[in-house]
Amino acid sequence: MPVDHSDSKVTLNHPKGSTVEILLYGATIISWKVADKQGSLQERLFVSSKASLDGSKPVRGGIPVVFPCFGAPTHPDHLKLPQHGLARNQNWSFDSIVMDNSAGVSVRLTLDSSANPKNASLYPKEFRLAYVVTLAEHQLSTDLHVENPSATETIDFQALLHTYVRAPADNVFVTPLHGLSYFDKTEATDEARATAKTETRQEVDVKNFTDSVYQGAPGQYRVTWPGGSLEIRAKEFKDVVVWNPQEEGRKMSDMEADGWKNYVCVEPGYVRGFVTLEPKKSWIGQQVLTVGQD
Ligand SMILES: O=P(O)(O)OC[C@H]1O[C@H](O)[C@H](O)[C@@H](O)[C@@H]1O
Repeated sequence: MPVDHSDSKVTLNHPKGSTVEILLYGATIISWKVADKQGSLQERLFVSSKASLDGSKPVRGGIPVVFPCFGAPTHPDHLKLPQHGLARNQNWSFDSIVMDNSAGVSVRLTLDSSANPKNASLYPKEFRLAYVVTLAEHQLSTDLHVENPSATETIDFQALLHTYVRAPADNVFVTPLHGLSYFDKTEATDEARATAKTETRQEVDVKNFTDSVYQGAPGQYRVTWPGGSLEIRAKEFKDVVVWNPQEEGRKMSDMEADGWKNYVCVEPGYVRGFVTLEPKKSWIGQQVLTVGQD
């Protein structure tokens, strides 16, 4: 079957062989496999072997969905929320199969504020999220729809797709970020973290602990390493975060030994400032991942 779903997981199978697995917990994509040139299926995302996949905590790897705040909350509406918000640690619902043909297989998952009784005490705003995941032969598209169902209140939110790209961290480069202004979260003081830097590198590597928030980014990135590449295109996600903890990764209880050597996070998002959504309006942020064919 092109789409299989159980109580906890949805699996998409493309007729040309590629597959994707999505946990309903967090709508977290935990696997994306695409054939290499020899025709053998290869995993394209990193998930730590110590990640919890039972819904007890956000998944360390794959593509967690970050909403309505990125990092520690700063907006007054978000202050009771955990780091990276509530979307990555709640159970989403399987809504429908959107498309099922040779061009792609696509499903829609949803999360409404009313679906979880604890949301009322965590977050004072109503929201409706829909996540449309579309699998093509060499491509994975993820569209996050945010709808404001209220007739009177606006919502201020941030959103980001926290994509863990499987790649050798000591030999991977992200381009084109040269000339962009960014905030370096590895700096030691609040003042230094809040001071914009300008990226001077043509090719950004993550050989050192990296946690950089690029603002006003181009929306099209290339991640390259010996023997592979991935193109990332983004719409409405105007910023991009590049993160690899290097040895700091040892502090994470769900990070496998040396796990940080096997990925770079390239995370398109709207995280500098907030999207303000007027009553009854909606917003769509999109990420498209394409495996390099070179
Ligand atoms: O450990 P998590 O809550 O999943 O966050 C993992 C990472 O996410 C983003 O990349 C942030 O920029 C990092 O500062 C953070 O460490």
